[in-house]
Amino acid sequence: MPRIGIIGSAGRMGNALQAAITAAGHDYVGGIDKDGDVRALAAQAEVLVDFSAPTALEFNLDAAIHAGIPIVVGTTGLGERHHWLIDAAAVSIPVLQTGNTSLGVTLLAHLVREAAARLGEDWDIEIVETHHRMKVDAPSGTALLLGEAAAGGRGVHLAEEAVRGRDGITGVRKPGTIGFASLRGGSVAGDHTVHFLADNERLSLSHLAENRAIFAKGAVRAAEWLLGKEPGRYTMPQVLGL
Ligand SMILES: NC(=O)C1=CN([C@@H]2O[C@H](COP(=O)(O)OP(=O)(O)OC[C@H]3O[C@@H](n4cnc5c(N)ncnc54)[C@H](OP(=O)(O)O)[C@@H]3O)[C@@H](O)[C@H]2O)C=CC1
Ligand SMILES: O=C(O)C1=N[C@H](C(=O)O)C[C@H](O)C1
Repeated sequence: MPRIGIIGSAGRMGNALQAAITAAGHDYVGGIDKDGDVRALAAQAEVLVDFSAPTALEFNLDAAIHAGIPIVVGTTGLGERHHWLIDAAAVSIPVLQTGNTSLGVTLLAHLVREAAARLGEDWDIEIVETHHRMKVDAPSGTALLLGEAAAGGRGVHLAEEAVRGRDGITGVRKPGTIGFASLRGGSVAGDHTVHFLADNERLSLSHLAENRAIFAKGAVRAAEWLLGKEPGRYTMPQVLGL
């Protein structure tokens, strides 16, 4: 019965996680929010699950390292420095970071990589995501994860090909780019579609989240899986055996 601590416990994902931990028969040792003591939480837990804010990441990784326990990072809106911090932490402890912990999106990323590898550069790639009105970051972590999968399939770097939003006289579409568009409104838990568009035909691959239980279930599976692992940076396909 793993002892799991949640960072961001009072939030939307924090609540879904508490339900998933209880449903899995694990021990929820407690959670913290903005002004909480993450080192004290880490001292009680066997594994931490972080769905909070990018500004908290450095402290959360530090607490996990100090306690010598694994951490699942589900927080999105991360930048280059955050990924560098995660790589550095993974030298000492097991870390799993992902923009989406669901089984469906993990498989979707695999399918997107395959499609991008098999379809030529005359197939334009555009990624559209829709989320609830309270979401604070764009593009979503999932959209970026899918963009990485598409870029990986093509053998290019997303940072060099991404077009993150368009406005005004944009000029014609540059071949090989990967476009992102974000919609915000209502209570949408998270919809993602990767469009492949060629002359005279289109292929679209979609995932629609109906609620947060799918993310919470995946995060709990990741937390269970990380226990006893060697230090390193792990991925959802490894957890789910995909
Ligand atoms: N990887 C995945 O599968 C998924 C990722 N997410 C991501 O998870 C994150 C949280 O989403 P959601 O639950 O909807 O957001 P919420 O705003 O509902 O919850 C965030 C929680 O984190 C807390 N928090 C904020 N700053 C800190 C801090 N410095 N230290 C500790 N806790 C803090 C907030 O507390 P307070 O109210 O005190 O500010 C709040 O309780 C987002 O980045 C989101 O994109 C969401 C769903 C799935
Ligand atoms: O903020 C959310 O709600 C979600 N965030 C993640 C993201 O940024 O992709 C995952 C999911 O889509 C819900």
